[in-house]
Amino acid sequence: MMSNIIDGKQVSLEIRDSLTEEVKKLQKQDIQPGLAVVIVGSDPASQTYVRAKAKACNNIGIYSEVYELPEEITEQQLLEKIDELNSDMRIHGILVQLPLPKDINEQAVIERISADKDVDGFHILNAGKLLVGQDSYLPCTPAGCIELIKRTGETLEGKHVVVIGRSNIVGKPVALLSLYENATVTICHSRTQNLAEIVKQGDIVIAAVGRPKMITADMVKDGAIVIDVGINRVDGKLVGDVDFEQVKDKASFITPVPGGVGPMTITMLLQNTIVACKKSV
Ligand SMILES: Nc1nc(=O)c2c([nH]1)NC[C@@H]1CN(c3ccc(C(=O)N[C@@H](CCC(=O)O)C(=O)O)cc3)C=[N+]21
Repeated sequence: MMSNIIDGKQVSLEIRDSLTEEVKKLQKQDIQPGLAVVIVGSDPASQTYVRAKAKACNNIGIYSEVYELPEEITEQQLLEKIDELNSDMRIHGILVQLPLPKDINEQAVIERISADKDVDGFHILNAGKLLVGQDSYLPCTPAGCIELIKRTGETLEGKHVVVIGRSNIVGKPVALLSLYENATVTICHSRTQNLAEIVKQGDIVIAAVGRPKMITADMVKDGAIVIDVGINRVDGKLVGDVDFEQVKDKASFITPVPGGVGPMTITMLLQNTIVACKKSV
């Protein structure tokens, strides 16, 4: 039997191959896409992600700069760094790694990034464009989820997509993207009553809550597609929001953690950076 496990790493490699070709074409025209990644403080997990992003850039030929700023930096200093990157012609995409230290206003920092360089798709202008259906930078994790669903060969059209989680960076945008694919969408959250019953109606379940293994087999419809956005560290191991071992025998397709949505998030970031570069010329 063919595996029902969606290999996010493999899908990512396939997409990155074609992105590499695109970068080569641009380089032949003397155009070099560039990404700046800014990280504040020295949280080890954040540092790992930032390094993974820089490495992915280098692998496909995108120029990258990483700015590791001290925990004690003021909001003003961070805003000045962003101003500098906004006017840097070599830089087409700017990513400020979240979360930021408590004393820094995250939204103010995101809003300072030029919307044209907002390859995370977190700027209010891009969020607003997404809401009304205008062309915008799509947030990377939601875009990666939709891409993974499409690559199963299944369509979202007419399907009931149940999203668990309502964050601005995953839950809300992935619900909107599903809607634009003509899915029927339900958003569940911490106050949802009868969560298990609602999730069980999902032809497609997208879990983005941040609670290890909270989606169990009894909550999932036979043959559902299950996309696990969770990245929870439990005893030093990465665990999703879905109880993978239980649910994999019920799902028609399921993403593992690690090796599912995570690599796709980075791939979509690379794609957005190339788009940003092309728009700038
Ligand atoms: N401005 C901003 N943009 C982000 O996109 C952003 C952010 N801040 N803050 C943190 C989260 C987290 N995130 C991940 C990206 C890739 C993996 C990934 O590739 N994970 C691997 C495993 C990596 C490991 O082993 O730790 C996988 O799932 O297979 C995970 C998490 C992006 N984030």
